[in-house]
Amino acid sequence: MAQKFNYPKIGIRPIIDGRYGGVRESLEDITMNMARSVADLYAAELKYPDGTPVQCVIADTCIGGVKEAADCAEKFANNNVGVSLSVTPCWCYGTETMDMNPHLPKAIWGFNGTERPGAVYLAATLAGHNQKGLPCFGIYGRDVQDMGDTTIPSDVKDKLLAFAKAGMAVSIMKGKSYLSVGFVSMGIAGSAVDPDFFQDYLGMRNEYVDSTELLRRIDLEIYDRDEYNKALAWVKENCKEGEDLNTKKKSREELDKDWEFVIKMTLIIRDLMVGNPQLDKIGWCEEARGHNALVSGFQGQRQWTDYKPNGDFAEAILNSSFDWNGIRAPFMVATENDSLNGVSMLFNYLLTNTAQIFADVRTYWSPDAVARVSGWMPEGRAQQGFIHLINSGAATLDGSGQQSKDGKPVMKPFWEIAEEEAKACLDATTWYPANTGYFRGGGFSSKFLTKGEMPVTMCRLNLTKGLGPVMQIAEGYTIDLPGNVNEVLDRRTDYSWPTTWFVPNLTGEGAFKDVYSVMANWGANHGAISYGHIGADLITLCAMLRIPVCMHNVAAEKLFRPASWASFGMDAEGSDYRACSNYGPLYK
Ligand SMILES: C[C@H](O)[C@@H](O)[C@@H](O)C(=O)CO
Ligand SMILES: [Mn+2]
Repeated sequence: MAQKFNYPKIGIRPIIDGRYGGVRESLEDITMNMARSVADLYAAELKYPDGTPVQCVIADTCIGGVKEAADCAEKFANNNVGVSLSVTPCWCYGTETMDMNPHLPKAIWGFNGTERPGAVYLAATLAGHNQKGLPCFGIYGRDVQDMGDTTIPSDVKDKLLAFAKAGMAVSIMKGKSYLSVGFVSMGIAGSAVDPDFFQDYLGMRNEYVDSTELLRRIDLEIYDRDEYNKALAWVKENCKEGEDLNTKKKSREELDKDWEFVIKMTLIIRDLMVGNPQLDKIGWCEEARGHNALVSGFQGQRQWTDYKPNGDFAEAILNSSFDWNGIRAPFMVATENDSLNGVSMLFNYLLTNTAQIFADVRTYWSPDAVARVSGWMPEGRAQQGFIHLINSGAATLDGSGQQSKDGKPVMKPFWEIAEEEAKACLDATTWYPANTGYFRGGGFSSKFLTKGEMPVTMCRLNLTKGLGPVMQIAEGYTIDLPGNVNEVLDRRTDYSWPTTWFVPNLTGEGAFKDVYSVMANWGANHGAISYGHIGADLITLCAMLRIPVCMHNVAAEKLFRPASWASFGMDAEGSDYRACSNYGPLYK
């Protein structure tokens, strides 16, 4: 039922020396072929969140002067272009041909060939971008290529892809909504949604729906009843129920009513996000349109959950890559309406097209503490301690690590997931009746244990008054604990919630001096955890959005930011802050 968004395209601008009488004529095909080779690369390597190949728009002609640049800008504007890449094998006239659109993420690939000075155009035009306050990424291959060689060297390919992935994320977010269902949850500052952040930094809108809308739609049956019945049957078949760990147990009838209720919540939260044409057919045309939301947050705690079944089932299933309709794109739904962790999930998702784990950064376990309570002294990846990531609700079931690639646990884009892998994720999950100490209204919570040895990246976007948004990033691995140790540690806390044991990669310095320091420096109670080491892509994305990165463990040589960042000093992190401050929010 995922809404079909009209995804933005990548615009490619072949730049040429405009001098006729021999020079331009000799370069027309070579230049246009560069553009075509990049378009082929993007179509082959990059996909939209719905699994379709990323589309490119190439200028109708090579751009040798301002008129052709203007024609190209018009074509881009008419074709929903959200990212701009200029390519050139030769010299040309920077300020006459450069892309001047202040909102389009932009880059220039200057061909490293010495017959014509592609690199000189790159440098000259980047200087122009820097002088005009239009940050632009520079791409230049390490090794000289022969003129007319249309192969793309691996170092150039890496940067072309890194730029495009981040640029697509920026452009897909623009104009979409963050939907709050309910408002501030338990005093969590991230759930006091800041519309100025969304508007100025992400170009997004904020939509707000009171939780009573769920009750209205349940009571008036404003949902697809056929789908509801299909979902109910699927849940009975695929969602195994755990023991009721509450002192006061619910009856079978009460539990069944809770299942019916939380399934309806799931349909309704999804419909609120992306709409549902089925609602039109039963006379609810306004509800059928939804709120154009790319990401949402459900307050849940406490008023709703003090009264009604919790949102854990809805959050977990919507964040997963499958449901009763089969394998499908995940939604981004933040529990506790933590909008900043929701945005962190969205950044991860748009860079990877994979489902996301939402977790509390709950407990740092030192080796000594583990030995004291379990008798086991951590070893291997766990030998310096580890962090317990756990939150009821919005952890994707993909996070169980039951999907695999080359025999290793992974989390895949939905179009790569096999039926049996989706089933394995469901089989690895137990749905416990909700802890009525926390969730007086009942409901269910998903419980799984994330498989170890997955490379993962945890991030969290924080707001600092007077500074604005900052991003924290920790690449690392999930780990397995010996069975009995996992039980001992897990049963000390909320056993009916999903658990991920996480070890960040340490650098020995600063916040990454040791595992304890990572937790001590983490800026909020939550983190968004993605499969893969995607820290460098997150850093590129944040630079495009002018969001400084205050903590990361990504190797310096992997940093890829706009060329003008180098103007702000030789220390990468300080320069990031100065550049972001200088340029300010992308849409302000
Ligand atoms: C115990 C609270 O009810 C939980 O919601 C808490 O663990 C949190 O997730 C707070 O972020
Ligand atoms: Mn939480």
